[in-house]
Amino acid sequence: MSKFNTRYASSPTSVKTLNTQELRDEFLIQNVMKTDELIWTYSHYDRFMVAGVVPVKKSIALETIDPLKADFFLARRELGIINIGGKGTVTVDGSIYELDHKEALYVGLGNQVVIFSSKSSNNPAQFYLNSTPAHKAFPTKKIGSNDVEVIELGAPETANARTLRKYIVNSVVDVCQLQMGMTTIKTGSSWNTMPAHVHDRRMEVYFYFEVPEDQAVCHFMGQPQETRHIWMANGEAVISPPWSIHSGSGTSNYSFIWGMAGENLDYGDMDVCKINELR
Ligand SMILES: O=C[C@H](O)[C@@H](O)CC(=O)C(=O)O
Ligand SMILES: [Zn+2]
Repeated sequence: MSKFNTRYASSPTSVKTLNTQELRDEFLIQNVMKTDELIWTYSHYDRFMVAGVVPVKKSIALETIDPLKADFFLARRELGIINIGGKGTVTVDGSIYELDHKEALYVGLGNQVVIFSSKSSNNPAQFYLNSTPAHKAFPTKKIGSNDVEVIELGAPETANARTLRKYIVNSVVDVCQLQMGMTTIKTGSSWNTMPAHVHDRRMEVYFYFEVPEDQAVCHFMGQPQETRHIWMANGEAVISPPWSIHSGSGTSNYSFIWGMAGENLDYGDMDVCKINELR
């Protein structure tokens, strides 16, 4: 069985009262990418699970964790994988999928043996993993660079010029509820997801990477009229409750992977906040 940490769901009323460290303990996930081991964070928001694995000395198998009370990890779940490192492979019940830098794999419910490996220990794969409960077995599918849906958002004038890449969304691959993609901020811009939004029917997790050494991203959360911030370093993730905005501004440009789960699969189903009404 794999190791795991549990994060409970909390109400906006109680979150208002948290100090800096309490807010971090509740929502921030530090050192997501672990070398040669897989340690899950199990959130009670939509039972979303987050981990990162870097196989260097050995291959790593996907193992169940005790709270699932399941014989194998994907007995009642689906899994999304985005590789942000060197070339790697994911073996799913004997089928080998090669994942290059910034390629993804969707693994459906029911697969029993999933193994993560790197092609080279000098430039290992870095697999970022999100998993959600699933009710139906959809086929496992690789999402290569050419399969991704790319959209350009924002503008330099508003410091939010960015490229958004949809990997695991229902127009690209059949899924039960998981959605994943990657957004890269352009040089000179700093803001992601501005104008900010909420989607009370869906939770979200942001994983910040490609944050240069000695730089940071200030992540904003909370209800639109009651916001808080969390300073984040490279390789850290943050859980966004359904009632919370999730937007960040970096001291340089950066990238992040977003993963969502909840009521529907409509990527554009957001309640956008008026920038000058945020508090
Ligand atoms: O609900 C959608 C998610 O918050 C992200 O896809 C938003 C994002 O990457 C951006 O605007 O920069
Ligand atoms: Zn969102």
